[in-house]
Amino acid sequence: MLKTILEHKQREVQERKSQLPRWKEQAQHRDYRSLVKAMEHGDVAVLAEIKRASPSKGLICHDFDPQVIATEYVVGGAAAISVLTDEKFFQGHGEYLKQVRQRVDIPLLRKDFIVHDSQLYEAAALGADAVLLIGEALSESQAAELTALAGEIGLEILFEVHHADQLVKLPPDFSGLLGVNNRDLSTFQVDLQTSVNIARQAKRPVVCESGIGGRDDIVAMTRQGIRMFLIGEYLMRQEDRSAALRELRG
Ligand SMILES: O=C(O)c1ccccc1NCC(=O)[C@H](O)[C@H](O)COP(=O)(O)O
Repeated sequence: MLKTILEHKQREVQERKSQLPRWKEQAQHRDYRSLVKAMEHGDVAVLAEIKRASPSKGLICHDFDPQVIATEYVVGGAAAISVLTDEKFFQGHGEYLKQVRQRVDIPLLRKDFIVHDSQLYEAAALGADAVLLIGEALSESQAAELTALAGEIGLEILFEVHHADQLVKLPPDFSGLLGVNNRDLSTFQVDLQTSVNIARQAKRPVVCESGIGGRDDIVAMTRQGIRMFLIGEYLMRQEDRSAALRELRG
């Protein structure tokens, strides 16, 4: 699955490259908020995701209004919001990130598949404060170069791994957040224990990503020392997202 998505991203980057000068210009004239600092607060910190659809679940949300969802997340106490901008596989859009930026003040993560410098400028122009980098999608040198450029632009990084052997790709002196994705991208199975195991090996706090299905999962994870979570589908499917988020946070 990841290979297919990444091939598509390479084509998308080429199709959009004429917009780079405009993105660079827009990236300079903004204030950035810190995702890292926002996630440090509270017993449980939730990076709440705006996720319309996914390759594993198809359409998740029929009545989709990113500004309404973002407001519900803020009311529910989200530390920050992740906005999926990929159009083809997640039915996201860069415009959704822009719209959310206009509505809320908390830090925003651009959730996409970053394979090229230009996507960092695009993320900044859209209003992101941070971007996701996926260890499985990048070589060690690409990860280091993209992290360095993101730092120059003012973007923070959520660096995601699926397996402990990808920890070597974490750039030296990395000051962003380490995420562990519990979803196996070939089978789509989720196993929350992945986060616990990798956090132990990394000897640093991690953001537990994917597969959180309710308060019981949060309690089980906090007992194992994990307090930061990226949660999409569960929240997206709730009728009252603010109440669901408050309950998750305990
Ligand atoms: O969600 C998918 O089906 C998926 C498929 C292929 C690559 C990435 C995928 N998800 C991206 C994510 O990391 C999740 O959206 C995020 O961790 C939230 O997960 P969840 O709470 O399970 O919606």
